[in-house]
Amino acid sequence: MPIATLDEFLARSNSPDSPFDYLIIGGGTAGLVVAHRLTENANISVGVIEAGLYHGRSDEKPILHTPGLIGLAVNNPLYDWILRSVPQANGNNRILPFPRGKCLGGSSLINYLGHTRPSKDEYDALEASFNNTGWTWDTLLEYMKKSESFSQYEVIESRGRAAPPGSYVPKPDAAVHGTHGPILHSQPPPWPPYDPKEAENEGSNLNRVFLQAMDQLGVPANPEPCGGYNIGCAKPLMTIDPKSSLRSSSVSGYLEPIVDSRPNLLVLTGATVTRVLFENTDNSGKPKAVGVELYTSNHNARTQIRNIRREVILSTGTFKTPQILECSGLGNPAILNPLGVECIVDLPGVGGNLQDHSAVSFIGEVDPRYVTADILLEPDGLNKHQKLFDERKDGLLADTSSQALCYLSLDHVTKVTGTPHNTIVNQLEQQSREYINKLNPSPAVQRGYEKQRQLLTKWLSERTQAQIEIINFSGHLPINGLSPDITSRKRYFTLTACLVHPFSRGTVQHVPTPLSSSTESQPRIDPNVLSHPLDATLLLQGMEFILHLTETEPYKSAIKSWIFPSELSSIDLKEALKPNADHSLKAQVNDILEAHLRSSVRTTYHPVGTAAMMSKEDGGVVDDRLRVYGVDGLRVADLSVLPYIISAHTVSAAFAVGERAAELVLEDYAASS
Ligand SMILES: Cc1cc2nc3c(=O)[nH]c(=O)nc-3n(C[C@H](O)[C@H](O)[C@H](O)COP(=O)(O)OP(=O)(O)OC[C@H]3O[C@@H](n4cnc5c(N)ncnc54)[C@H](O)[C@@H]3O)c2cc1C
Repeated sequence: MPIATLDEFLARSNSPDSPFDYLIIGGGTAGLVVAHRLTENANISVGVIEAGLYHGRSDEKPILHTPGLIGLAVNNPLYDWILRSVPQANGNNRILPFPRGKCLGGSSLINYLGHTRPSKDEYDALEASFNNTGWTWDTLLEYMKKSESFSQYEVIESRGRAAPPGSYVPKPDAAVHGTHGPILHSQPPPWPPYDPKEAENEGSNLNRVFLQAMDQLGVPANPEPCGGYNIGCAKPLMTIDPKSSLRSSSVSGYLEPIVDSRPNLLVLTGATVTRVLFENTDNSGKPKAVGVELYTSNHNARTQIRNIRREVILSTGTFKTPQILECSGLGNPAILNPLGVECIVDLPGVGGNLQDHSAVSFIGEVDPRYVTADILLEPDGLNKHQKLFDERKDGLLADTSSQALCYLSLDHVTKVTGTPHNTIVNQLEQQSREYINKLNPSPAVQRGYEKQRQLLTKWLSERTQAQIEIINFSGHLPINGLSPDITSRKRYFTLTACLVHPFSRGTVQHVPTPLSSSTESQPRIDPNVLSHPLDATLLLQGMEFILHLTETEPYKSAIKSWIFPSELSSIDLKEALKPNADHSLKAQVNDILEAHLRSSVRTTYHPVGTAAMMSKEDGGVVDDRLRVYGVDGLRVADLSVLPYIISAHTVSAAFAVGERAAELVLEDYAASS
C-alpha cells in the first residue's frame, strides 16, 4: 500500500493546483471512516496524518489479526501508545494502564473485537437532553448499519437447531444490521462445537455455564442485543471476517480497499501532530485552522503543513484530541497560561469530562474439563488450535475465548444482592452537589455535569437502562501481575463487573515536552476513578452480584477455588450471602470486596467525553456538527465528542461518529461549492 514520504506529503500540500481540501489527523477508527467517505467524491482532496505505522494486510501479522491472540499487541510500543494514568487516590494510588492503538487502524486494530450497542434512550438523549440536532438512535442506527456487513443469518439459525439446552441462541434482526458496510461482523462458532461427534468435551463450555447460572438468577438471554434494548445475556457479535476468521478493522475495511485507487487520498505515517495552526489569531476575525505542526522521529524535527483549503479534522481519540487542542491554544486559560501556551479561545471544557467504564475482576480455578483460553498458553494446546485455525478457521483461535456478557439494570442487580434500591440512591443528591463544587471551577462545566447527572439519575431507576455489565471470560486474564499456572494445566474463569454509567469525571491535560526531546509528549491522564462516592457503591453491588452468580448452579459446581481475591477461599460464601447472614460474616465479605475494589479497580479502555458535544454554555467543546467552538475550519471526529459514556463497548460508536462526521462535512462542502 503506498504510504507517502514526508517530502511527498509536503509537496502535495504545497502544490498550487491540488493542495488538500481536508487534513485528517489520526488514521484510527473514526479517522479512516472520514477519509474513506470524503474521497468517494473525486473532487475532494484529503490528507491523513497518522503517528503510528501501517502494519500490513490481515494475513501478515497474526498478533494483530488472529482473534484468539487478542491482547498480545497491548503494551507493545509498535502498536500501542502505552498511556498511563496518574496515581489514583481512590484505587490505592495505583497507576492505571490506558492502551490506545498507535497505527493505521488505531484502537480498532488492537481492541478485543466485541461488537455491542447501547440502548435506544442513550442515543436519543444526545438530542433530547443536549440539543444535538440529528443525534438520535434512529440516525445513529443508520450510520452503524452503513459501517458494517453481517450475513450469517442462515448459519446462526442452523447452528441454533443443534444447540444443547442452555446455549445462547442469537436471533439477529435483519432490520438492525447492515449488509454492505466495510466492517465485517460475525458470530464465531462456539468451541467446543455443538456437534457431540466433534466435541472432545461436550458440556465443557464455561459460557454455557455462565448463561445457565444467569438464567437461574432471573436474567434471561437477549437474542438480539443490538436493536436498542441491550439488557440480558448475550454472546456478542465480533468484528471478525466470517470467511477468513481474521480481524476486521478500520484499516482493512475503510482504507486498504481504496488507497491504491483514489489519487485524491494521501496517507502519511510515523508523523505526530503537535498542534493546529491558525490564521487570524490577532482578533481580526475568527481564528481559521489552516494547517498543523508535526513531529517525525526519524527526522527528529518539527515541520509545518499549511494551505489546507477547507478543514482540519482531529480524529486522534479521547486522550490526544484534547492535548492537541490545548497545544493549539484552545482550552482553559488558567491551565494554558502556566503551560506557556497562549489561549486563543477560552474553552474550559477541553480535556474535562473524561469517563470510562471502571471494572473489577474475579479469578478462580475451574474443573479441568472446561475448555478455556489457558489451553493456548500450553505449547501442545496452541499447536492443536493453530492447526484447527489454519485448516478449518475453527477452534479457540477463531474467537476471543468465547466471551459472554450481560447488561443489568440496577433493579436486576439489587434483586439478587437484596440491597434496597433506596439505600443506594438516597445520598445521591447531596453527594453530587458536593462533587460538582469540587469538580471544576468553571460554572459552564458544572452546568454540563449537572445535566448529565440528572440523566444518569433518571436511568438508575429504569429497568431498560443498564448500570452494571458482567463479562465472563473463559480463562485467566493477566490482571494485577497475576498469571495462570500453565505447568499444571489448570483452567480458570475471570468474571468482571463493569460500571456502565459512572458519576465520576476525570481530566486529560497536555504536559509540555522540550522541543528538543526525542520522546513524544504524553498527556496527563487522571480518570479520577471512583471519585464520586456512588460509583464505589454501584460497583460493589456488581461485585456482590458476581459472588451470587458463583454460588448459583451450574457455575458453583464448576469452581474449584478462588485465586483473586484469594481471601474468598476461606469464607463460607453460601452462608455469607444469605439475607439473614451472621453480621460479622457479612462484614468480613464486605471488607474483602472493599479491599478488592480499591486494590484492583481499573478501566475497560472505553474513554470518551474530553471534547464533548454540548452547548458552549454547558462546557461543550464542539457543536452538533462537530465544529470546535470559537474557530473556523476545525472539527473533531472521534469518541472524545460523546458527552457521556454509553452502555456498550465503544467501537460501534466510533464507526458511527466517523460516518456521521463525514456526512456533515460533505453537506457543508456541497452547501459551499
Ligand atoms: C485494548 C483495547 C480493547 C478494546 N476492546 C474493545 C472491544 O472489544 N469492543 C469495543 O467495542 N471497543 C473496544 N475498545 C474500544 C474501541 O476500540 C475504541 O473506543 C475506538 O476504537 C476508539 O476510536 P477513536 O477513533 O476514537 O480512536 P482511535 O481508534 O484510538 O484513533 C486515534 C488515532 O489517532 C492517532 N493519533 C493520536 N495522536 C496523534 C497525533 N498527535 N498525530 C497523529 N496521529 C495521532 C492514533 O495513533 C490512532 O491511530 C478497546 C480499546 C482498546 C485500546
